[in-house]
Parts: sequence; C-alpha cells; structure tokens
Amino acid sequence: MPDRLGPPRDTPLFERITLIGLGLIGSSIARAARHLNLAGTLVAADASPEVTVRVRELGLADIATTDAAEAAAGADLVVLCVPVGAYGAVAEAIAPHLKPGAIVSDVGSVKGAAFAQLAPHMPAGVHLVPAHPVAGTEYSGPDAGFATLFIDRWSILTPPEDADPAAINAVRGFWRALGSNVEVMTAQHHDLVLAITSHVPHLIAYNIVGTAADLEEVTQSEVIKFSAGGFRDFTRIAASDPTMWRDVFLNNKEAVLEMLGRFNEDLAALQRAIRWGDGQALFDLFTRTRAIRRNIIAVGQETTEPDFGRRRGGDGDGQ
Ligand SMILES: NC(=O)C1=CN([C@@H]2O[C@H](COP(=O)(O)OP(=O)(O)OC[C@H]3O[C@@H](n4cnc5c(N)ncnc54)[C@H](O)[C@@H]3O)[C@@H](O)[C@H]2O)C=CC1
Ligand SMILES: O=C(O)C(=O)Cc1ccc(O)cc1
Repeated sequence: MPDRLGPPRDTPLFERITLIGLGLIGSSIARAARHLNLAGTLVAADASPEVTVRVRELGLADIATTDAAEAAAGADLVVLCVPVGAYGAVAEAIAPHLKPGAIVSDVGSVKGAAFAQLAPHMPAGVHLVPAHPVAGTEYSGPDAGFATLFIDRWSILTPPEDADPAAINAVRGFWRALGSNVEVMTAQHHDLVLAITSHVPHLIAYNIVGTAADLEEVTQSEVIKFSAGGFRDFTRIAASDPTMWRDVFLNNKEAVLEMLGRFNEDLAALQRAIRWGDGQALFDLFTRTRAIRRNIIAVGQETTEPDFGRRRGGDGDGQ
C-alpha cells in the first residue's frame, strides 16, 4: 500500500460505513478506508452478485451483499457509489432501514438531480450530504479502483442550506482522510461548473471518436494506426463507462445544454476565422489556451508530489 495514504487511524472515523456500488469509485473508497481504518465495520452492497464475489476475493469489506437495504441497516455513514440513474431505486430500498442520525452521502458526478432523487426518501433525523470526488479514470468495476485515487484531488460537497453542520463536518473529515481537498458549494453551481469542465469535454470526446469511426475513408484500422496524436487522448475519454455517462447527461440536461450552446457559438467563430483566414484570431485563442494549460500544470506541481497510483487506471492524465 502506498506510503502517501498515511498510517491507519487508532480509532475509526465511523463505527459502521456502508458503500453501495463497488465499482471504480466505491472500491477505491473501500481500499483506502480499509487501509486507513476509517470504519469499525465496512459493509459493501452491490446489485451484481459477480461484484460482491470479487469484493470478497479482494478483501475490500467486512461484509459483502447484494441487499442494499440490509447493508444500510445500522450504518453511521452510507455512501452511494452507483450511477446517478439508480439513485431513486436505491434510496427507496434503504430508507426504511436507515438509523436515526445516519449520514447519507454519494459520489455522483451530478448534484442537483442526486439531491432531487435522494431527498424525498430520507426519513426525518437522517442527514443528507451529497458529495462528488472530482477524480476518476475511464475504467470501471471493482478491479479498477485504487486507494490513492482521491489524494490531492478535489471533493465537492453540496449540502442543502439547512443541512446539519456536524454532518457536513463528518463528510468533510471523511474526504480529508482519503486525501482530498474539500470545497462546499450549491448543487446548482456544481452542475454548471462540471458541465463545462467535465461533462461537455466527455461529450466532445464521444462525438469526435464516433465521427471519425463513421467516416468512410477513415477505416477502423486507420483510426487505430494514426491515433498516436491528439485523437488518442479523446479515445481514452470516449472509453468511459456508457451507463454512468448516459446518466450524467440525462441528469444534468440544462447545464450541459447551456454550455453546449456557448461551445457551439465559439466553434462557429473559429470556423469563421479559418474560412476568412483570420490567423490573428486563431493565434490569440491558442496563446490564451496554452497559458491556461501551463498554469494548471504549474499549480499542480506546487501542490502535489509526483503521482503514482493515479496513472494506474489509464495512459492519459488519469483524471
Ligand atoms: N468513473 C469516474 O471517473 C467517476 C465516477 N463518479 C461517480 O461515481 C459513481 C459510480 O461510478 P463508477 O464507480 O465509475 O461506476 P462503476 O460502473 O465502476 O461501478 C458502479 C457499480 O454500481 C453497481 N450498481 C449499479 N446499480 C446498482 C444498484 N441499483 N444497486 C446497487 N449497486 C448498483 C454496479 O454493479 C457497479 O458495480 C457514478 O455516480 C459516477 O457519476 C464520480 C467521480 C469519478
Ligand atoms: O478520466 C477522466 O478524464 C475523468 O474526467 C474522470 C472523472 C469522471 C467523472 C467525474 O465526475 C470526475 C472525474
């Protein structure tokens, strides 16, 4: 286990933690939580029997079951790590079994819809504190996870206005323990920001790889042969999980459509610049975007040490 995760705690953060969904994110949390001794008892629930078998083989939890309701009973912290489209069904199943004072959180890439699907099911006395670790890869499943995934990454909490401050602090402490920096914002703001920084970029990658594959002249073999350039980076992102990303777009519709509108306008301006030979406009934009990239790298070097586990999942930036 990498040193950078730090030593295990003497006393667990939570007596009982239940993770629902043991794919890339759930299994990464499980690996780190086990190493760090964050849970007295770590319970894993996944709808797929194959995943629960794998969780047992990998020793990721004390208990592994396909029954989310049974798994949630008695938990102090329940974290949904399933695609956002499954939230309503999971919330309905676990709600009657949640103990008073329990905290329910999640890791979903969309926050407004997450809250809308979870909140109506939450019994009085249960605290809902949604969260989103802005860290991942294009891989899925329990074998794809790794304990260092969240180190030096942002985790965004989107508690409702009337959320219990102690519950917010407990979730903040959980993500801090996993190595993340934590920021709190509204779900609406989160969805707007992530639409342009994560959701639209994924849509562009899905689209450009689809367009290239459809071109008659560009056969599949040429796509592979010449994908050493920028296109290769797009193919990594376009390999991301279809179920998860379908749910992201269906559940962050308004913000994604707003950002796509702006994107299309800017693309039309670039099209015009090329058509009319406006080299200055192209040069100015490319200079501005190069500075942004260099600034991102510089900030990363100041605040992070060299990555190791982060790259395990992929051959790109791993994020
Ligand atoms: N993949 C990524 O890079 C990131 C994903 N997320 C969010 O994390 C969540 C999970 O994503 P991944 O771990 O990548 O997905 P994954 O596909 O690796 O794992 C999802 C797991 O949930 C299980 N599952 C599906 N429906 C279920 C249900 N109704 N009850 C119980 N288990 C169920 C599946 O069997 C699977 O094992 C999503 O909401 C996604 O938006 C957040 C940050 C990064
Ligand atoms: O693999 C990549 O490039 C990612 O962007 C990973 C990712 C996917 C979804 C999220 O909500 C956060 C991070």
